[in-house]
Amino acid sequence: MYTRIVIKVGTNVLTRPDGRLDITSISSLVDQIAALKAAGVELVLISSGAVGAGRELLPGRPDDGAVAQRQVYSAIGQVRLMELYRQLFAGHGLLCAQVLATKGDFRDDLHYDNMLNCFGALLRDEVVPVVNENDVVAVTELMFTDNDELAGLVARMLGVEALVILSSVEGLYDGAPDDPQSRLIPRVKAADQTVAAHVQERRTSGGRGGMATKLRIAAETARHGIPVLIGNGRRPGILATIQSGHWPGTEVRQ
Ligand SMILES: Nc1ncnc2c1ncn2[C@@H]1O[C@H](COP(=O)(O)OP(=O)(O)O)[C@@H](O)[C@H]1O
Ligand SMILES: N[C@@H](CCC(=O)OP(=O)(O)O)C(=O)O
Repeated sequence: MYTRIVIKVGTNVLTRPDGRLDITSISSLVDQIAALKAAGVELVLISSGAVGAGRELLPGRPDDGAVAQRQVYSAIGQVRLMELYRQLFAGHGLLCAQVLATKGDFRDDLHYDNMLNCFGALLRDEVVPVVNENDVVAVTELMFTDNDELAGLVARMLGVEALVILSSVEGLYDGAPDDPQSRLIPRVKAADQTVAAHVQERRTSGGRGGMATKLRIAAETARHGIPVLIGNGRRPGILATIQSGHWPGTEVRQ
């Protein structure tokens, strides 16, 4: 039974294949998070989706990956995403808070301490921190590989009991996830470097780092004694299975 966890949700769980925000999926996740909160679990949510949410507001722009375009999408999208979270959590009588960070905040002792103190205070006040990379200022060396890296750093900072990474796949497969011959790997040892060979080059459109970063971050986090549960964020009731001990995805442990 976990009492303190970090949950990371990837772009492809929060948006539809056409790039629009998937309100049904977000709403279902908030319901599940509220149920965990009601059961006394302290949690921090790391949520991607700002760029996708912003892109939907400014359609028809060239998708050339320009830094300024990404900054604009995330700046307008983050507001929209947080407003949605605010409304959905309020439906459960819960407050949520926005926390934005760059890689620099984990390198600078003062920033690190300020962030840690803020998380502590938010959790004491029963607020759900919703964390994202500060895409407006996180450019080049201030950028995380992706939010999986940010999630791993927050999990270690808070010394949580588990990191849950929700994506659009069930977990790590021993081949291409859409190949019927591929099998899900339920358990991975952090020290096992052979599993990286299963990662395919191709990944879904919205995400940044893909399965390779997920696996690297999971192994690094697990080596620090924090188990990492990778699973499908669209699987109904997935978060309830954290407590039952029957995780349907891939579990990475020390
Ligand atoms: N061996 C593998 N098992 C599972 N997924 C894999 C594998 N190799 C590559 N992937 C890809 O990794 C992707 C998940 O990473 P990503 O797109 O970054 O997700 P997210 O947006 O949730 O962070 C999946 O779309 C999947 O196609
Ligand atoms: N900060 C970005 C998320 C980038 C990212 O890491 O996405 P993902 O690989 O889907 O977790 C956003 O909010 O759109």
